[in-house]
Amino acid sequence: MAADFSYASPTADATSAPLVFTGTLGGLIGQVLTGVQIWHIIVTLILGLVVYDQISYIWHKGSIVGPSWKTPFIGPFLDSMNPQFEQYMAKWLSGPLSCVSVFHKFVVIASTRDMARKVFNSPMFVKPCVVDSAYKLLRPTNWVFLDGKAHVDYRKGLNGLFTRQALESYMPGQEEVYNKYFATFLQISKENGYKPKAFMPVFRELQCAIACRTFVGHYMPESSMKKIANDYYLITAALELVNFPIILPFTKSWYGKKAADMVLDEFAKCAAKSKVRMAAGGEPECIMDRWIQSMFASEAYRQKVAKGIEVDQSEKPDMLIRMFTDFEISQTVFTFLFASQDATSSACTWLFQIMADRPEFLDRIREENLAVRNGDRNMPISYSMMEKMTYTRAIVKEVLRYRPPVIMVPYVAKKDFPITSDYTVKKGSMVVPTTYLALHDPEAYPNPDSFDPERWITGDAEKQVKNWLVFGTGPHYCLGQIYAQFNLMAMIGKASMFLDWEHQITPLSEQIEVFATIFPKDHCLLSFKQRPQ
Ligand code: HEM
Repeated sequence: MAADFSYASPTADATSAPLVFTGTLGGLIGQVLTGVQIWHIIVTLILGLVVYDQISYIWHKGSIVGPSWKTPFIGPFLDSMNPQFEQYMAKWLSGPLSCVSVFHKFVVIASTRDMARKVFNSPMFVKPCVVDSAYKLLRPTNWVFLDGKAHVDYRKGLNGLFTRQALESYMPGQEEVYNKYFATFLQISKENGYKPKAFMPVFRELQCAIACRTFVGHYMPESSMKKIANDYYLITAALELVNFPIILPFTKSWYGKKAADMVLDEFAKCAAKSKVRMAAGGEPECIMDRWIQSMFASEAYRQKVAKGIEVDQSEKPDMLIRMFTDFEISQTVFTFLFASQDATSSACTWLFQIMADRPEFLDRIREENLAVRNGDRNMPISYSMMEKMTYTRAIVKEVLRYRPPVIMVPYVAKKDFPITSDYTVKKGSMVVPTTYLALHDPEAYPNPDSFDPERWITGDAEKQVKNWLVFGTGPHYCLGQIYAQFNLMAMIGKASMFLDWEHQITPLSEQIEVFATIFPKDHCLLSFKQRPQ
């Protein structure tokens, strides 16, 4: 076939030639528009976007409480960089539902007990929502982003990690960590000439060490644990409710992502080691061991069935789960650390501070702890001991009520969510229930701003189940809640018998700093001494 030479290149077309030679669209515009006209277009575009942003805000806001207009585009982003508890409180008190819009996110805040419960208990309309950067840190395939049945099924496979038998098997490891860190407390105070020092960072490290020991046993070298403890605050900072939406180098999200990658890598190495030990029939000592052991049990059962071997029903594992890769295991264990680290560090800090300020309560904890050990303070902790510690438990519950670590839990509306008869949260909006007002509701907890453990013993606080939102409620309620409370009880019980500590009260001690969870603003100035026998 003859070549068709009738095709002409655009460059050969006399009419388009000038376009080609000037090279760019900008060149064309430059020829057609004057500088004044370009500015006109830019200003009009920006004004159009500002108007769109305001109209969108007002449309989302509807009848609920909130500023009548938003700072163009960014909203109160700059204020949110340094969130103040008092500002949150003012917002919660402004109405059962209130709102704020930061960048493209419209956020509805559900403040009262009933509004908060409505959000927690509406899985048809909402799902937990982490800030944008969390998908990048935890990875989009993480189980915490599953929804509906997929979430329920996955979670069932994890329940066995928090049974009575499981929790008891983690206790010796926890006790080792308490002993080690109590010695560290003494050392730090000694080196500081027994002058009070901010202990909040030390408590964060202690809680990270306890978590790592409980989650991955002895598989992780101490140096890695220390690195995780040190770097974890970078992850917390990257996951704050308000953060720059894109991961740019040297921003908080960037540092957080690097730290998260390091944690995932360390946990994956632990998973590989645990698989070897469990395959060889080792005794489970940590959460990872138990989970991997149940994977092997499921696999063994499946293989027998596949080979046609008759298996007695009693040999069938309660929950059949698949084999997970080292990285998948690591991702899930990372979510435990993510869920526990800030919350338990917050509770631990308040617990030590509040007990130092109220020594009469600490005396009763000590009495109870010695009594359940028949006077021998060296007796190891056991589950049945925990069950007998009604007073210590009351103290821990009151600390969690008085200073709830998790004051807000972000959710997102999967579809339009008619939260009340006259307000619908629009699809895509964030909905953030707060736990604080429910836990400081004078009808449920008389004198809510006073620390009163008696309300859990002689009072009726235990009956106020609807207000007890410390660990959330509904399908996503905290998986580690029993473990978390036992950890705090065991820790303060042991500390009461082995340590004496003093708190330097400052005007900031009772003021609340918000850093994902809540801490005393002066970071808890303490000094520890060994308690004689
Ligand atoms: C004092 C300590 C703790 C507090 C105050 C706390 C509080 C919470 C809250 C408020 C939620 C959200 C619940 C909801 O959306 O309804 C949650 C979820 C969760 N927590 Fe905790 N938590 C604590 C410790 C822990 C620990 C130690 C672990 C792990 C061992 C843990 C694992 C989880 C997990 C996995 C979830 C997500 C559950 C799901 O989405 O199904 N938490 N926690």
